[in-house]
Amino acid sequence: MKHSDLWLVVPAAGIGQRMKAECPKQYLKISDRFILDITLSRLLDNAPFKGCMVPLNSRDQWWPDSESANDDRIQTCTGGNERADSVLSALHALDGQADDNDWVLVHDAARPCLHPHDLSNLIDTLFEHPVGGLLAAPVADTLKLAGRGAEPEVEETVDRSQLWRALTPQMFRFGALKSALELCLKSGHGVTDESSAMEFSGNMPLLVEGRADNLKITVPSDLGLAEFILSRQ
Ligand SMILES: Nc1ccn([C@@H]2O[C@H](COP(=O)(O)OP(=O)(O)OP(=O)(O)O)[C@@H](O)[C@H]2O)c(=O)n1
Ligand SMILES: C[C@](O)(CO)[C@H](O)COP(=O)(O)O
Repeated sequence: MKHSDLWLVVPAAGIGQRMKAECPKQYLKISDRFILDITLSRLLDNAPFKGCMVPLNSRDQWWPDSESANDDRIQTCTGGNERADSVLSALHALDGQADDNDWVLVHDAARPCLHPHDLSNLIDTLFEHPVGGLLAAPVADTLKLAGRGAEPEVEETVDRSQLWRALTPQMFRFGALKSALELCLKSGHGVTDESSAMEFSGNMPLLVEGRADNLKITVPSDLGLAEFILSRQ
């Protein structure tokens, strides 16, 4: 079988509403670097990607000031309203460059703490896998299901023995992922990650255990935590 190439997609077209900052969170700084630049450099410097596509918000005014804007390994395109739209936009932008059997690794711009060992382990584990999969962390807390009343009161405690938190990267074949996302969007089936789209198409992606400190920067308190994690790696 022809050797498959590995492509990188880094969705960076969000507006970071929950962060309540003066700019989209991927352009907040840790140690004087954009979070987006930290994420991209930790990926591109630690795995053999054939190319990288970064979907940006149509109103993005920060990209030109990023380190990454001068990196000729990186292409950009315009993202969409939802994360899935942005990922699909990036896949369409790779049409003509990526083959259907090539692998695509999708990683949130908002996750700069991805450890290089987790990146390598995911790629090595999945490269011969028939479907692909994702980094995930087994749930370590007791989980409560809230009732639907005005106050979040406990309805029940959920059995967590088979529950995992989906992280990124998530890695699937280019053609299969593109078709799966197109089916979801045509069906009006909203998905928040690539695995959900592959599941909707009848696949069972592999869960690859990753570090729990692969934090998605989402709310203000995540910034200091991410800075601490990066300082320790
Ligand atoms: N339409 C969108 C929405 C999100 N993302 C990206 O997907 C990743 C994870 O999404 P999330 O944490 O939800 O980011 P935001 O959508 O920006 O956050 P919020 O929901 O608080 O607005 C981020 O890197 C974000 O930039 C994207 O490319 N396109
Ligand atoms: C893709 C993801 O990182 C998996 O946990 C997450 O779903 C993205 O964040 P969002 O808030 O769901 O867009």
